[in-house]
Amino acid sequence: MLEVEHLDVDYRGVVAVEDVSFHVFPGQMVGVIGPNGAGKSTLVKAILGLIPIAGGTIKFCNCSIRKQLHSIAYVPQRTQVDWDYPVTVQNVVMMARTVSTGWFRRSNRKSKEIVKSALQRVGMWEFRSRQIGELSGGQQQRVFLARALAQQADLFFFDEPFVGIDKTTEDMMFDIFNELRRNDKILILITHDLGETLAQCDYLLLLNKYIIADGSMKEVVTTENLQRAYGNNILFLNQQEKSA
Ligand SMILES: Nc1ncnc2c1ncn2[C@@H]1O[C@H](COP(=O)(O)OP(=O)(O)OP(=O)(O)O)[C@@H](O)[C@H]1O
Repeated sequence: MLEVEHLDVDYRGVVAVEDVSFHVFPGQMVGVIGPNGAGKSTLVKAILGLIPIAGGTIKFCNCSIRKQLHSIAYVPQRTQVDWDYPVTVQNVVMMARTVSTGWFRRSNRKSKEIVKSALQRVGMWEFRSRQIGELSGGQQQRVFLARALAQQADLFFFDEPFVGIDKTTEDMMFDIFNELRRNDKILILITHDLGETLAQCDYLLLLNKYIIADGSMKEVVTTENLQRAYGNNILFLNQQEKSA
């Protein structure tokens, strides 16, 4: 179980995440939503130990999360990745294996098999020798999903996983997400999509520095909650949808 209790994060004294608490159980997929600047990425970075926390605790499987970073996979937003970096598809996925083999050890046969199977799972094995910069957006997203699978993590974070991908890739990703859930993995998705993606989640967190609402889609995605999080813009969006 992932347990976040009373988490506070600030940047040089400016509060970005305030008193955030939630629990996620094995097999659950959680959607984190909220407006730009709500603290979604900050929350994930804090859980991943990439930025210091100002208060609170984060535990995974009853232990401090800092000791278990090897069992956490993170798939960043495509815009956060340097796609000009000269590395092949296969080597990007192999990077996930350095968590267990170490940076300076040659990749062993088992790791090579795991990488092959992850690339096959996302339909990218035949692209293994390509430079990552020579792939389409959807293919790049598949490669990063393969990297997360090859890590054989227990906790997965996906930052805007469905941006710029086609329906086939989206369906394939949902298939994989469901398979991970059946295997008792925990998935946390940051998303701006208030439709299809949220409907697939077991649990939602609506954030705007602090938690505005959490629970099922029906409990969280209400006009009142959305207005509290997004302000009146959300009403404008609703009206546009109705008149379309
Ligand atoms: N490195 C940083 N230094 C100072 N302030 C930061 C830093 N990173 C983020 N912030 C601020 O913290 C707040 C939360 O930012 P964060 O990136 O977590 O929001 P977000 O919900 O992920 O937004 P978006 O949906 O736009 O990606 C914002 O006010 C942002 O300006």
